[in-house]
Amino acid sequence: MTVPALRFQHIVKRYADHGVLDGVDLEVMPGEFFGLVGVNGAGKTSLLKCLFDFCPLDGGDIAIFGQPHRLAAARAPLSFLPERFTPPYYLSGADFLRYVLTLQQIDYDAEAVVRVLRALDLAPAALTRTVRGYSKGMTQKLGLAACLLARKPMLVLDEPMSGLDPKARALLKEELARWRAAGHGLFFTSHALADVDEICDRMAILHDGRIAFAGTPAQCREQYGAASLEQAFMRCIA
Ligand SMILES: Nc1ncnc2c1ncn2[C@@H]1O[C@H](COP(=O)(O)OP(=O)(O)OP(=O)(O)O)[C@@H](O)[C@H]1O
Repeated sequence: MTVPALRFQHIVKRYADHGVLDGVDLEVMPGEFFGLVGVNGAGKTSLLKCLFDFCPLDGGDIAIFGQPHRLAAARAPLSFLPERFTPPYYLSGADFLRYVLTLQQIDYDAEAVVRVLRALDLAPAALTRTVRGYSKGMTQKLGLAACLLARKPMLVLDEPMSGLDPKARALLKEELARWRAAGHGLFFTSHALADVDEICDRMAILHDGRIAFAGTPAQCREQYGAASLEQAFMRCIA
């Protein structure tokens, strides 16, 4: 039996007396493209923070490729880009990439860096500029480049399309298609249901602290008798 890449079992998360996650069960398989959707404040980012052990669980267990998530080694197969990515402003783009790759014991391959930047529509000339001069979209592209260059088995991205212009979004989807073809997986949060429909093998709707739906986008439309994923989502959370 294949061991899930990510396995969330009965996850409970509270901030003080404010309950956010109330028994989340979810499995993501290796090589799968999986989208997590939910309204603002549903707890998507909280679930990712729990996955990376940035905050403690109030209940439940998380396993990464079968290992307890609290072990640093268990998290090694994952590359994570947070929703609000803020690299150290005084580093150049190249220094930042060198820094994160060195932390992961990966050599800085100048050709691979330029290829990934071009694939994301970030001019290689940006590598010599300090990050403080980057626009929001450029910063997002730098973070995505760092994740892609690490070539980990699974990317975990919190709203990866945010801040990207339509061209960069289209290019990122093309790059993700190559990522999938190479056998790597993706777990991401998004409010762009069209993107979820287009690129996901499976998706889940997080609502009222639990998974209200998990399955393929087509199953979601079918289950809620909806013509579009947006309509299915609205019916699911009604
Ligand atoms: N550190 C924190 N302390 C207190 N409350 C928090 C904290 N982080 C998140 N919350 C609360 O937990 C709830 C879920 O937030 P979270 O960011 O996980 O939702 P989300 O689904 O990612 O939302 P969005 O789609 O708007 O990004 C919100 O009510 C938020 O205010």
